This record gives sequence, C-alpha cells and structure tokens, in this order.
Amino acid sequence: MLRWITAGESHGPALVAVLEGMVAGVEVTTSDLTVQLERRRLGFGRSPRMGFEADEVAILGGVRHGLTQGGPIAVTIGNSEWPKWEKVMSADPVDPSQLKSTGRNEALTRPRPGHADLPGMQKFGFDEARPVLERASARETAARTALGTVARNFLKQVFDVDIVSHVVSIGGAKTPEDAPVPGPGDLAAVDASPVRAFSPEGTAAMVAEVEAVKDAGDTVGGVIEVIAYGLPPGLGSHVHWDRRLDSRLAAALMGVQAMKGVEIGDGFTTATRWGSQAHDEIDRGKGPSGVTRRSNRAGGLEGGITNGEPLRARVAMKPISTVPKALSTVDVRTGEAAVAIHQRSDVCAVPRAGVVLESVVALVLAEAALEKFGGDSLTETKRNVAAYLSALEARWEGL
Ligand SMILES: Cc1cc2nc3c(=O)[nH]c(=O)nc-3n(C[C@H](O)[C@H](O)[C@H](O)COP(=O)(O)O)c2cc1C
Ligand SMILES: C=C(O[C@@H]1CC(C(=O)O)=C[C@@H](OP(=O)(O)O)[C@H]1O)C(=O)O
Repeated sequence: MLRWITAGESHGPALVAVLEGMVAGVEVTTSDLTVQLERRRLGFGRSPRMGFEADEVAILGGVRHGLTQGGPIAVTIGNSEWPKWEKVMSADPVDPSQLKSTGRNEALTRPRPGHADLPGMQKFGFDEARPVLERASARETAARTALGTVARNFLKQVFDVDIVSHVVSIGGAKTPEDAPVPGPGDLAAVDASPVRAFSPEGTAAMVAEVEAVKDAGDTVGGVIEVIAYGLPPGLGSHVHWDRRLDSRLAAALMGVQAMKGVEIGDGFTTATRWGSQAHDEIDRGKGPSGVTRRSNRAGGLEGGITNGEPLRARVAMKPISTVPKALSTVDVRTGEAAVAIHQRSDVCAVPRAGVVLESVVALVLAEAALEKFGGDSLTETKRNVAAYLSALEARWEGL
C-alpha cells in the first residue's frame, strides 16, 4: 500500500510531506524535486508570491545515496517568507476596529466567497478566517508535487511511463479541437508556452484572455488535460467501486484545490454519442499485449482497468476565489454587509495547476502499479512486470 500525507500552513515555517510504501532502489534526488517545484511556479497569471517563493526543499528521510531505501520518504519545503509572517502566525489577531491601518494580523472577519473561509469558520468554531485559509491554501500543492516526483520517477524506472499535461482552455479561450496533443517527449514544449498550452493558436488566445481578465480586476479558471503514456494493461480493477482506477483518479484530481470536474477520455462527449461511435474497436496487432485499438475515446480505461492505451483525464478548475474586484460578503464581527478580504493572489493558476495534477496522477498510478506488481525493491517490481508482460504476449502464441 502506498500512502501520502502532507502538513503545514501556507505562511508557516514549512510544508512537510511523507510518502510511505515506496519500494527501495528508486533513483531520486533533491534536484528532481526542485525541477518539478520550479515547473509548478510557471505560468502567465501566477501570483506575485510565485515570483520570489524559493520552495526550499530538503529530503529528511527515506533516501540515501540518491536511492529510496524502502522506508517512509520525508520531505520539507521551507516557506521563503517565514521571517515576515512569524509574528502574524504567532500573535493573536487584532480586531480591525482597533487598528489604525489594515495590517497583517488584522482579524480576517470578512470571509471570501468561493474559499473555505466561511464554512471552515462555522465548522471549527473560529471567529476569523486565518486558521482556515492557512491550510485551505493551494500552497499545500507544493508538498504533493514533491511526493509526486518520487512516484513519477518510480513509474519511469519501472515502465518508462511519461506523464504530461497541457492547458486545453482558459475561460472562453480554447486550443483548437483538431490540434495535436503533447506526446511523451513534449513536456518541455508545453512548459515553454506561457500558459502551458501545446498549440500556438491556443497559447495566443489564452494569453489574451488572462490579460483581459487581469485588466478587469477579475480571475479565471480553465481545463487541463493530463496524459500518461506507457502504462501496461491491468492497473486498477473492475471488482469493486473503490478499486476502479477511474474512481481513484477522479478522487485524487478533485482533491486538488479548486478542481470542480473530471472527465476520463472523451467523458461528457461520449455521453452524446451512439454506442457504435463511442467505443474503441480492437484488432490483433503488435502492441505489447498483442492487440491494438482503432481509437482511444475511453482514455485508456475500461471497467476501471488500464487497457494499454494512453490514459487521458481532463480536469475543470474554477476561477481563483480571491477576486480583486470586490465580492460582497458579511462581516462576521458586525453582521453587516462588507467587501471580502483581498490579499495578493493568482489571477489564473490553471497553467501551474497542470503540474500538480500530473503529480497526483503519478501518485495514484504508482499506488495501482505497486498493488498489481508488488515487490520490495525496484528490481523485484521490474521482474514481476516482465513476467506479467511476457505472459500476456504468450497468450497469442500460435494464434
Ligand atoms: C496551483 C493553485 C494555485 C492557487 N492559487 C490561488 C490564489 O492565489 N488565490 C486564491 O484565492 N485561490 C487560489 N487557488 C485556489 C484556492 O485554493 C481554492 O479556490 C480554494 O481552495 C477553494 O476552492 P475549493 O472549494 O475547490 O477547495 C489556487 C489553486 C491551485 C490549484
Ligand atoms: C503559495 C502558493 O500559492 C498560493 C495559493 C493561494 C491560495 O489561496 O490558494 C494564495 C496565494 O498565496 P499568498 O496568499 O501567500 O500570496 C498563492 O500564492 C503556492 O502555490 O506555492
């Protein structure tokens, strides 16, 4: 069983993350983590913090001499701004009426619509939003990205899997329907686009959209596609709802802040098609499992099991909730109508969210791979994979 957990506040000293259940012998270095954390800071529309946040990453346990050891892998990511926030995070919040000017340790009593602020205050009995927003913040996705890097390395070293993502749309600006999607080696080209889109037309349209939104003092969401190349058939299972890989991927993807919809393969479009146009017909072929498909509308999953085709998931992200243009709220201190608190914020985090989504997909796929193939060392897992794949091929011998 692979488990991952994170802790830490957005403006606390550091984020902490642990990955438990990874086999020994996976090559991973601090610089691998740094590369992915740097990618997560990319993108047109990112927050001012992403310009200076250094993501001071350290591996504290579970890796020696560049190899996982089979024990829990512990990572910390220091927050560059901690010295500036230490006082705010330790002091009692001050009633805004007692402050001469707005200050950082002002009690946050004007909850922001679209954030966890108000339901979190109600649920936990807080009279201001700071304790909620510190943990609800998507700063936490840095921790999942770091752990996802270990999972990504494992998948690459076992199966030569490549996980890529690209932005399909931002607001009303879209990649053209017939534009090619990135292949296994195209991640650098996607990252070179300011909005992490694969088509030049899509990039131009989305950059213009983000600029217009920013000028209007607004925020915007979009759709990201994640694709995993190189998976064998047989990960996940049809036998029970919580073993289905599609349900597990959807939970992990929806578990990322601001994600509001997940579509596997052609998803909602498939619901409009007739059956003869909806599925992926099978031919004998030279694929690793002796068959090929005429299409990949299912996005690589049938019955909750990978079928050997590229796995495709599209994820809808809502617009950033901290809208510069004032949103109406109620001040919980006075009960009166008010304008929601606003601090610095992303205008559009869709491009960088793609890197987070790749990481959570890597974690779920690594977990499913370890369930299917087991092993305590990378060598053992690889041996099990090789035996399985040769049994699949042998199925067709003489036919
Ligand atoms: C990578 C990333 C960056 C984000 N940056 C911000 C931000 O700067 N400001 C903000 O208000 N929300 C930001 N969000 C979204 C909020 O955290 C999210 O709207 C909040 O958790 C409430 O959404 P939920 O109801 O889906 O959890 C970001 C989300 C992601 C994935
Ligand atoms: C810090 C990150 O994203 C943050 C996510 C976020 C939010 O409300 O979710 C609000 C902003 O934080 P701050 O209020 O400190 O400017 C973003 O910068 C990060 O992704 O590393």
